[in-house]
Amino acid sequence: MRKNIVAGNWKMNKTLQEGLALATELNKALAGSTPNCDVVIGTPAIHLASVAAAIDTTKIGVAAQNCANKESGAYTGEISAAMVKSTGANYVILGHSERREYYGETSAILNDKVALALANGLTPIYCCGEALEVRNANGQNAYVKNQLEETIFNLSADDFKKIVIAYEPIWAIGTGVTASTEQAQDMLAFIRTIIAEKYGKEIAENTSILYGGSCNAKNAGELFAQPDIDGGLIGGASLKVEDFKAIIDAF
Ligand SMILES: O=C[C@H](O)COP(=O)(O)O
Repeated sequence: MRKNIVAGNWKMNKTLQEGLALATELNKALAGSTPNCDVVIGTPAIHLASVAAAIDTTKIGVAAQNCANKESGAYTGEISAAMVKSTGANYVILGHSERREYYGETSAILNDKVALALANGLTPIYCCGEALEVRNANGQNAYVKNQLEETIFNLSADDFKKIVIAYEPIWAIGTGVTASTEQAQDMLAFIRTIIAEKYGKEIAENTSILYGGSCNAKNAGELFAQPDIDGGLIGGASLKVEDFKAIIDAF
């Protein structure tokens, strides 16, 4: 049975003190209840250890937003998957469109990052999604299929089972324009179909696939009610406990 997941991606927001305040407030808000989904917060890398130490990580998973495509060594400024793991984090967001667009992350780079994340016991939250021009030309399915084929479809079935996928149409990220429930459901159903073609129906049925892009307290309920939408990767609305908790409660 696949898991429902609500994962926050704080992106480059919050100082350490602000991040700790947000994480501990969320921890408090979730204490004494059991959400109907797994909850994850993707903090800036420099906050990971402090956040993991300050919250109940059996209730709230901690994610890095990136890791290096190299194991260790002379790569100034980089943070390895092993380092991420050593902070107490258990997830890593990989292939976010902002990383692909602003930091030149190619499929080859992502293959190495995914492999290192898995080798170090991190669950990759692998992001895919098309730009507006692609959607306008109705090329979204082919585009996303190609992204998956060039990266995570290279994995063995055993490794693929450890992956969470997040579909984030670039035109919906931070724009306030959410994909319609139908557009999101159609794409996630398509992704599940191509996973079934590649890895078989059982693995497809057990893969958690999330939607991301202007998901908020108002639209989360309708999105999460769709048969193939197993949760959300939440940017802006993960920065306030009230908003994020309302999304968690949408399950
Ligand atoms: O990783 C999260 C996504 O990029 C969505 O961001 P957003 O909820 O601010 O649109």
